[in-house]
Amino acid sequence: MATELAVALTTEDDLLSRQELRARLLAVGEARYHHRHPFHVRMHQGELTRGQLQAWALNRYYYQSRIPIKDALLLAKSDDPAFRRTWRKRILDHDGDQDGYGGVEKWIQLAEATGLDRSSVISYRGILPGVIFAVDAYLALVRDSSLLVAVASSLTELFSRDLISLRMDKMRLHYPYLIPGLAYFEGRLTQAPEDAAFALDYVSTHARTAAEQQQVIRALERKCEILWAQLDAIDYAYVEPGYIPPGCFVPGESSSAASKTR
Ligand SMILES: O=C(O)c1cc(C(=O)O)c2c(n1)C(=O)C(=O)c1cc(C(=O)O)[nH]c1-2
Repeated sequence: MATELAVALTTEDDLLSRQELRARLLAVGEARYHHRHPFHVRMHQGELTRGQLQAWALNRYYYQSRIPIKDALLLAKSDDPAFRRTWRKRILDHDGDQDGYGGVEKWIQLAEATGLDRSSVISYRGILPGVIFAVDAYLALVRDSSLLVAVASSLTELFSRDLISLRMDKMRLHYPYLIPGLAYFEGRLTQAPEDAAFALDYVSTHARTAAEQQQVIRALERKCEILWAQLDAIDYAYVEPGYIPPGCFVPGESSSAASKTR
C-alpha cells in the first residue's frame, strides 16, 4: 500500500512507522508552512515596495535574533553530550565564533541592503507587537516543553530550503538592490537541510508511542502557526489594510530609508 494511503487510514491511536510519521509531517508543511502566506506570494511576484521589504527585514530580525536563544534553551534540556555537540552548531551558525560573523550578522547585512541603518535594526525599535508575541511564543514553546517537542518545533526547516531558494531567485529578479544582502540565505541552503535531517531522525527515534508522535505533529503545526502569525502581522500593518501600530516602523521615516523608498 502506498505510504500516503496507509497514512490516510491511520488514526491518532496508531503507532506510525518512520515513513508514515515523515509523510504526516510533510503533509503538515505542504498545507500550513508560510510558503503559502500571501505576503510571501506578493514578495515572489515582485509586488512589494522597498518600504515593505524593509518592514519585513526589520521584523524578521527579531525572529533571527531569538533563534540562538531558543537553541540555548533547547540545549539545556539535554543531558546527552553527543546531542549537545550536534545541536550547538546551530548557535554557532547564527552567532558566529567571533564578532562580525554568523547568521544574525548576515541578516543585518540583508536589512542594510533594503536601505535600513544597522543601528535602527539592532535597536529592536519599531517591531510589530504581533511579531513580538509570535516569536516569544516560539521561545515559550521550547522553554516549557519536553526536549522531543522542542526538537519537533524546529521541523519547519524541512521546508525552508525550497522556500529560501525560490526567494533568492525572485529577489535577484525583482529586487536586485537586495543582491548584496543575500549571503544569509546562501548559508541556509546547506544549514537548513542538515539541521532538519538531524531533527527528523531524532523525533523518529524518540517518539516511541502514538501519543508522542501526535505531540511531534502538533509541535510542527504550532510552529507553522507561529511563522504564519508573524507574516499576518506584517501584512496587516504594511500591505492590507496598512494600519501601522503606534510606535512601529514607518517606511520612509528612517534617515537612510527615506531617500530610497519607492
Ligand atoms: O526564511 C525562512 O522562511 C525561514 C524559515 C525558518 C523556519 O522554517 O522555521 C527558519 C529560517 N528561515 C531561518 O533562517 C532560521 O535560521 C531558522 C531556524 C529555525 C528554527 O526553528 O530553529 N527556523 C528557521
